[in-house]
Amino acid sequence: MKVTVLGAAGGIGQALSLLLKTQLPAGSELSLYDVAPVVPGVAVDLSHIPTAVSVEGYGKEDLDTALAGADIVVIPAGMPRKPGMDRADLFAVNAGIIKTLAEGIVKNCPKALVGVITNPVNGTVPIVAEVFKKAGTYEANRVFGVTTLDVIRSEAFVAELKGLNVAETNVPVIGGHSGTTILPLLSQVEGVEFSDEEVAALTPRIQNAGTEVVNAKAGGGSATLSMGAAAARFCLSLIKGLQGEANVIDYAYVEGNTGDAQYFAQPVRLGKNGVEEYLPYGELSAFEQKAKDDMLATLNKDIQEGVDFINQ
Ligand SMILES: NC(=O)c1ccc[n+]([C@@H]2O[C@H](COP(=O)([O-])OP(=O)(O)OC[C@H]3O[C@@H](n4cnc5c(N)ncnc54)[C@H](O)[C@@H]3O)[C@@H](O)[C@H]2O)c1
Ligand SMILES: O=C(O)C[C@H](O)C(=O)O
Repeated sequence: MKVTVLGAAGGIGQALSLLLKTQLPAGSELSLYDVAPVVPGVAVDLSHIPTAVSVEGYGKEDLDTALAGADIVVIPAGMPRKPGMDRADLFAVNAGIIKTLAEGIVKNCPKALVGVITNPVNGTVPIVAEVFKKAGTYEANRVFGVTTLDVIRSEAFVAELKGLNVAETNVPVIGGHSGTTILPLLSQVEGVEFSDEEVAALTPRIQNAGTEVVNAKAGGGSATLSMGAAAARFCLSLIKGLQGEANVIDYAYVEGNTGDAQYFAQPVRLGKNGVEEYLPYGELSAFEQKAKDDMLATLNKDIQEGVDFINQ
């Protein structure tokens, strides 16, 4: 199993790479790429951790080697938010970065499963898909926007509020990855009831959790450690699927089949080819139905911006 991290020297990249070095199956290859000159040092640092996972670091000119033969590519490359910015404000800088990296994937590992972390996810995933479509290599089942951070935050906040065992708390989160497009389905959390007031308070808390971190870091970036944990969890789900494990189900932002928007986070069953089955997200409460209807215009606009970036 070869896993390539693009943007591996950044805040997320380093946290994710550390977790992958310690958690990937024995015999895996971890390939770290970044334009920052520190990346070979990050690889040397990680290589001193005694696990059966080999690590190589690749700098700016070595994208092809970093990607060659990768089974999974995870992309946290690009600029994070500062206080006062929306994720959409990152599009101008990050769209070009994602396009270049997607072109590298087309050239070197067109069959890889690709997990996009770079914001704005609502628009960067369509960019990757459009680059692949243009090259004739697109398979919707292999391209994912990583929305696992919304899921783990929801698990943490719900378990804290309700005094649940967090390891057994599951919260579906659908839609996109910014503001109101993030839609936690609190009505579907098993074994617990929420009052209308709790739903009205917890839903925006989950939707604004990224901003909570951005403001707390006060100009020092956005979530990196929780995102590293989320990305590692998603990556390990992809690997379980690739290895043929049954019933690997996760939520991700995909070009799926909900009919809500072209790209939409929904539950998927993972397997040897990425998504094996697109699963329904089930029944929504009246609150969730309205929240979904209200956010679709924003999500569709974000998606169109990504599509247009490649086609206009
Ligand atoms: N999907 C999510 O839930 C989620 C969560 C947190 C952050 N993010 C996003 O992830 C991205 C990275 O955040 P971060 O905190 O790690 O930022 P960071 O600035 O710490 O790291 C970004 C890294 O990307 C590298 N980079 C820039 N251009 C590159 C290129 N062309 N090729 C390879 N590497 C390149 C930089 O050198 C840097 O090391 C941001 O866009 C952020 O908004 C997404
Ligand atoms: O909020 C951000 O800008 C980063 C990320 O999307 C998050 O949800 O933490």
